[in-house]
Amino acid sequence: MAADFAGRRLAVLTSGGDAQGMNAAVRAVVRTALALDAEVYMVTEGYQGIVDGGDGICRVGWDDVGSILHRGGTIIGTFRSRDFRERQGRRRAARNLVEHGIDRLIVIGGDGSLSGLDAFREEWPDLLAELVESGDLSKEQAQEHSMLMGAGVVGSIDNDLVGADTTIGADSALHRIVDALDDLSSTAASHQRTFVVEVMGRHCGYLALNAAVAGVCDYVLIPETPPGPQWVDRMCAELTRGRNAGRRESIVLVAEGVHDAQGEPITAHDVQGVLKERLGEDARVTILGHVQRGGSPSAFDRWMSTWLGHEAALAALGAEPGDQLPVVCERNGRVGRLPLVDAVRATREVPEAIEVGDVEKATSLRGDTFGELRDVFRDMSEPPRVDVVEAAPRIAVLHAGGLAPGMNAAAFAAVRLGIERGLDVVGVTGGFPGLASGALRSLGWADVEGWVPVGGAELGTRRDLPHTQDYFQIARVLEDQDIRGILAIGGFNAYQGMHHLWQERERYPAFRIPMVLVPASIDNNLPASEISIGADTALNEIVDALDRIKQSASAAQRCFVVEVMGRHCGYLAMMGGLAGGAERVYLQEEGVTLEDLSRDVARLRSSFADGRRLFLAIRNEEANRFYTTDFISRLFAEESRGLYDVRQNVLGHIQQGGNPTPADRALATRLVMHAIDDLAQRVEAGTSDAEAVGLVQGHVRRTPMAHLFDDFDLECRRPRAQWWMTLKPVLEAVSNEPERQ
Ligand SMILES: Nc1ncnc2c1ncn2[C@@H]1O[C@H](COP(=O)(O)OP(=O)(O)OP(=O)(O)O)[C@@H](O)[C@H]1O
Ligand SMILES: O=P(O)(O)OC[C@H]1O[C@](O)(CO)[C@@H](O)[C@@H]1O
Repeated sequence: MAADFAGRRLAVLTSGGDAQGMNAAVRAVVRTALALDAEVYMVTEGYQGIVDGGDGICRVGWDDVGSILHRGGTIIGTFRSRDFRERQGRRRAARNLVEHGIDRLIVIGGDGSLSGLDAFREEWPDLLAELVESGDLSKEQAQEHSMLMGAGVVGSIDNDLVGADTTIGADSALHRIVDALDDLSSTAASHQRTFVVEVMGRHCGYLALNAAVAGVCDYVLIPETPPGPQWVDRMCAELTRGRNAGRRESIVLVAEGVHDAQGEPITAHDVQGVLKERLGEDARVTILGHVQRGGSPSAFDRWMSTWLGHEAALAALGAEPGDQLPVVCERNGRVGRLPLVDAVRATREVPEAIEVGDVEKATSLRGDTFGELRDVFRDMSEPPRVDVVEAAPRIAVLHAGGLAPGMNAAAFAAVRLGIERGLDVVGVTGGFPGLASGALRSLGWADVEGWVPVGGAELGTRRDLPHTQDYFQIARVLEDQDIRGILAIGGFNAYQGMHHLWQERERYPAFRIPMVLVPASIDNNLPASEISIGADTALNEIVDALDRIKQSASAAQRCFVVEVMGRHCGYLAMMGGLAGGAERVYLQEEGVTLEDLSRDVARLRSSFADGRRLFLAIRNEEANRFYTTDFISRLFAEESRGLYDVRQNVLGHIQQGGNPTPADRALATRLVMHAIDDLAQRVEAGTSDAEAVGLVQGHVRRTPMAHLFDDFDLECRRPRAQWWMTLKPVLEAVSNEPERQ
């Protein structure tokens, strides 16, 4: 990185409730700023650190933020500072910062902390004038630091900042909640019991709603839609119908901030009382509490927070006096900047709207996907009021390609939503060969019970493509079984196989039916979608493995070369590298040359000679045909000359295994909902359009089958442009210590 900001001083602090991923953001702020030649200070205990000054503000170097990516909480401490709420406290804070020559501040915290930053910036010139008047600062000091600049980064598990799609910690909190729900489900089912589970979120139902979908709960109570006078009747009726439809357990999820339409709080114990009184159920209550904020951050909270921290450092260092403060946040799948004041103001409007019963405003401020998720939860959790009618049009669901965790969640959503939309959903066992041999079975609402949390694919998946000799057989099956549409959920082979069938529709009238593709592949290499189901789970598996591998080296000076999957697509390597704290990533997209490897050897030797203890290199499995993981490891070992030793790890199929993460369950549900809607409409209209449904910049996009491979490199089996390649400078900034470059 170009060293543009020599002499600029930047401080970073964390404030409000801690959130998993704050450390990744702090690390990225510090390292990016150092790479840009700035001086960096960390403030301990939130705003209190700048109010108190002294050791609370200390200059930091590269190694001070080493080995913290995997740690929960925030290593610099957080605090809800009363002193800073007072003008007096803010004046002391201004004096302490100016005494250190600091006029750039990055605050990582919730909306309260960001409001504090805004108030501080607004008052800064007046505070400095008062300090000059009282003799605490000289005129020159005040003139030199006449304005406060900086940036906010939203760190809060609640995911409540209006305008941001996610906030630091929300994904990890969902991991905690959904793990707990999965565990509770098994004990609840054994006893045929109901659990009432309370989750955090203050005024925001994001955690509750997402967990209800991913954890397949039966009923959810969230602040944005205060339950009306009939909520008790409705809830009891839904639970009873669920049991009658075959469920062995019920889970009611209660967001901690929920109030009824009269403004009375509803607690988990209130729900328990209602269930006892109305249904005679001896329900159990679990209040998850601070467990949700604890523990190691998820893969997403590591790579996204790294990106956010990097961008915040660029924003704060690049700011000019008088610039508006930005809040750096994830929006539409990218990191961007919003005016901090507007975002905080809009966030404040949500509880106000809830208080006056304006459900529409509260929901719409949360963004489109929030309302969509609320509706999809209702459609999937409510048992059908009528069983599948005899004449319901049939659609087939099949998987093809490599296994991707989340395939089951997608098939579950297809069945539940298909039934709700009046379709008869049949599952194809064993991909295209299964389709050719007529291995089809009708799936009812209860047949898919228990599928969502489970890795693997209940329907089975195969890589075999349909060939010319299979077309006739497949056409016969489709006609005999009266299949009116196909939903294929899978990887590249699913896409290619369905494309073959679609191309044959002139010759085979049975193929003139609507077809929809949904991306599911850990490689994340598919056309028409920036992200595919399974990739997030695979990344979490990789990051877990990297944590263990790194831990195993605590006493040694060691270089690890770790190989990850992905074929010719470097997504897992790049994101695994960012989330796992790798120093070097080898990608097929960039190629690997002998010169690269020589440079790496030199870097290894000089950094270990300087005291480095660990060097992590991640190699995509197809990065180079000749420079294999084994070759690179041997080369590094041979050239180490006693400075370090080298170990290699090929992570292999653990990356495909594992139960799907909340993000993969949510993605599967969202994409399948759109796919099923399209199929239902086309079946009803008698049209036969074929398409792929995907996520592009945070929005659901449809790509007609005719254009499926337009921007796709068929030889390397990956999109020609891959958005995540823009993260390479971020990786370099946080992994390449300036002096050791
Ligand atoms: N209006 C304000 N003026 C000055 N400082 C503020 C203001 N609001 C909040 N702060 C400071 O930010 C700290 C954290 O705020 P708050 O307790 O609201 O948490 P938060 O940042 O919203 O995080 P979380 O979402 O985790 O609760 C406060 O203790 C206080 O020091
Ligand atoms: O840790 P504390 O101060 O009890 O705060 C709990 C609150 O903080 C959060 O975890 C984050 O804002 C909320 O979900 C919860 O209401």
